Amino acid sequence: MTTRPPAIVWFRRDLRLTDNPTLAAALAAHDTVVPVYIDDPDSEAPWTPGGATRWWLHHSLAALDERLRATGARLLLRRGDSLTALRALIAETGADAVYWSRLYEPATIARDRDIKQALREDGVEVHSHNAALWCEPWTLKTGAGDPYRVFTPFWRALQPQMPALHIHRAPQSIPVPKRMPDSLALQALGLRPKIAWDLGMQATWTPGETGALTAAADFAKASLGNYREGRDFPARADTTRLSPHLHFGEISPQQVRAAVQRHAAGQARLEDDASHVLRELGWREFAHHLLFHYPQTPEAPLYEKFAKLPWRQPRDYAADLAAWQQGRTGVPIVDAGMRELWTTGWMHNRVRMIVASFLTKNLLIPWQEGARWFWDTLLDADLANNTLGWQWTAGCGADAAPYFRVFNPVLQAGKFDAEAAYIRSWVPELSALPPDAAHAPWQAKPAILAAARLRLGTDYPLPIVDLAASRQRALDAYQAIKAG
Ligand SMILES: Cc1cc2nc3c(=O)[nH]c(=O)nc-3n(C[C@H](O)[C@H](O)[C@H](O)COP(=O)(O)OP(=O)(O)OC[C@H]3O[C@@H](n4cnc5c(N)ncnc54)[C@H](O)[C@@H]3O)c2cc1C
Repeated sequence: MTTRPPAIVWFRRDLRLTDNPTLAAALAAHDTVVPVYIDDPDSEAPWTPGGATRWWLHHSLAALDERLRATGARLLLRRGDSLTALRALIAETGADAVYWSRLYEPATIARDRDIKQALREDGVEVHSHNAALWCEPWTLKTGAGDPYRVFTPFWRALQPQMPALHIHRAPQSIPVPKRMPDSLALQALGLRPKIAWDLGMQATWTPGETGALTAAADFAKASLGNYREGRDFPARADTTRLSPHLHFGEISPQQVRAAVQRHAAGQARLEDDASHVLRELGWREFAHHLLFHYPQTPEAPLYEKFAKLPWRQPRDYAADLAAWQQGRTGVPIVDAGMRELWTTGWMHNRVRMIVASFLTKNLLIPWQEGARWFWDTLLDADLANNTLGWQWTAGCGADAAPYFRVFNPVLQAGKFDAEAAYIRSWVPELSALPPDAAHAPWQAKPAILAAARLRLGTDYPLPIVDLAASRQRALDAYQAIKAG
């Protein structure tokens, strides 16, 4: 009996064995498979993965290798140009097919298209699958045949198209060729930082499929019932914190859906919370839809008139940008968010909106600067979600907050961090202040500051910008382009 040559399973951002249709298809058609990850950051330029996501990737690859070894396989690591690496692996193994899960950024789409064509010309089969989304970006169109630009009708159209809730089980055994080719050592990819700024991330996260499944199950059990009400309060742990796991495909949206729906089944109150989680995942789908149809949007506003917005110039805003990045703006909720980001590689969604509004509106710094900083520091940095988040807050993207909506960071803190617990945990200089003073220390009476032994301007900065005057400056700037 002749056996079919092996298939290469090219892992990218589908770093899991459960509910992985690509792996399942390769195993169904071949006797053996060769799992590989190729580190090829240049092919994603100009959005080569940032420092934080590369840290996550290091640990996620280690976790995937461990999972594969438990099935009798292992993960090969290669680096450099993806096509060259795949061709070398085909020559070394005699593989006659390559399987991968589709990606949706402009650079990865173009790269994969070229690789598919080149391999097919080489006589190698290529099979790609959807392992990341409920609905791939091209499946939904408005009645007029256009892409959606507004979330609610998009979500209404998506829900009936959701695939049946069938989860592929993780294979128990993954047969590999008797002689597996050589692999680079994980350390050789150089994914971890040279300076140890990752201690806070190590203490906070468990990258990998097992970490993702545990986080989803723990959320369903402990926090699902608080999601709808609690998801806006940064001091509470009421959101899933699955974003980096989802970005790397350590868990699929279907698995999250299964975790929350199964837990909620038959309990109306929990079912409502579960539907809110699904709706947030719907925003993730919407972000991918937008990026696919408007590939210019990581750099340019979706609505072109916003390109004319009179932003400040780099030489004028450099010091303010640095203060924002370092969490030293003198506006506590902003500084708390930026410090949470720096330490843990993550920031609560409500605070992401506040810091982004502060940067783009109070400081009048182009949203692209903020998007770049998030790109390098977020563990969940995702071109689709990050682009949508920044354009939404700046008011120039799909379904965006209206341009005239400028978040007041003091009111936001009062509403969503009333006891200042979040501020205190990230800005310890303010921990002795009562909540009102911690929200806006520059408004506190001298006696309150003295009682807390806080010298404003020395122990903690005065605000780098006047909130009311800068709000007005932003409104004027936005008004100018509206009129123009
Ligand atoms: C300026 C800005 C930048 C952002 N950049 C990113 C980014 O780079 N990567 C990223 O994953 N999210 C980004 N977001 C969206 C959102 O803040 C995070 O997805 C969320 O905070 C992750 O926490 P969670 O997993 O606990 O979310 P949950 O509330 O538990 O939501 C579950 C999942 O739904 C998805 N999701 C939730 N909210 C959104 C949203 N608004 N847009 C798209 N998907 C969403 C995420 O995959 C998330 O993990 C950004 C938001 C803003 C305002």
